[in-house]
Amino acid sequence: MAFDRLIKRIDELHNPSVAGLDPRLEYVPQFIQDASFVKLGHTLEAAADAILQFNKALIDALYDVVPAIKPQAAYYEMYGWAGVRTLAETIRYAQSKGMFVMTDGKRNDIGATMTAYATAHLGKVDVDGVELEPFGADALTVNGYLGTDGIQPLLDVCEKYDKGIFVLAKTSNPSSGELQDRLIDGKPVYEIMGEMCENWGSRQIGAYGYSAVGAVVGATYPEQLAELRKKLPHTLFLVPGYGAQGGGAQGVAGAFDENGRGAIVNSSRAIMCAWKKEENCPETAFAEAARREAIRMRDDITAYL
Ligand SMILES: O=c1ccn([C@@H]2O[C@H](COP(=O)(O)O)[C@@H](O)[C@H]2O)c(=O)[nH]1
Repeated sequence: MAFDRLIKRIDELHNPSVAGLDPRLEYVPQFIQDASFVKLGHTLEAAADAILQFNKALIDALYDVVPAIKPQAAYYEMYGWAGVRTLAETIRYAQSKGMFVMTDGKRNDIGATMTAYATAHLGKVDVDGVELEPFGADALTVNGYLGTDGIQPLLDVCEKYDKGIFVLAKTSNPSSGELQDRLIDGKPVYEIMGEMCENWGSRQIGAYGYSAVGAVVGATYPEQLAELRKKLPHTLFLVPGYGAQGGGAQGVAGAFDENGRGAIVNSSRAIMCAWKKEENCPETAFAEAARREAIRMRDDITAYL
């Protein structure tokens, strides 16, 4: 089961966190950008090339400390087809270093189209009788608000190819409550979505008791995190919002079960841009700064477990 692999790696590294790779060109040190501009001019291909070099250096600095990366697809799509190629190459590179990769795509649509998304990100596509893997991530974030027929194709792909999904339940952004906190028969919508995750995952439960269907619950809502942890015993949580969005270690502690499992906390900008925040950090030391921030985050979170 895909999340068994993730939990095993979290246990090995004693680190329930994931490094988000959401690169904008301005996060990439100038010396890397310049090398790509010399090679490819001021083009989208050069931007995507610089981002790939940046990502690879970050992965080299993080893979023995952090169990997983979470590339957010939007930051790659922003650079067109070359950016999307960088996404695919980043996924492959991280996996070659033993990292678990969860693509943050937040895909959702009708069942037929979800089959295409599931094939693209987690499955294999048939090209005239030859099965090829387009992106090959280990997990994908999705939006479940279209209901079961939108999620079923993903469940099939998860079962066939040993993958996982994280479904949006209670998102970290300030307006998430406008819809997600509304009550239906006395129950908030995010809790109903959490129960749907439990139900969708019920046929694919792994060795640690967590299913292939996880939920996204924001670090910025500690009460809801703790409440959902108690109510959703088989649902692994992906917890974004730590660091740059103001979530902290004490607030995410409630996301974990009594064995210190059940959640993985994301930080993107705080890790990628650590070199810009550290005093007197030369740009050539960007990867070491990211590693220091990842270790600080690990120690911060595990102190509460
Ligand atoms: O509720 C959500 C769901 C997803 N995200 C994503 O997580 C990262 C957060 O980045 P930071 O730089 O650590 O703030 C980003 O990819 C979001 O798209 C989220 O923040 N909240």
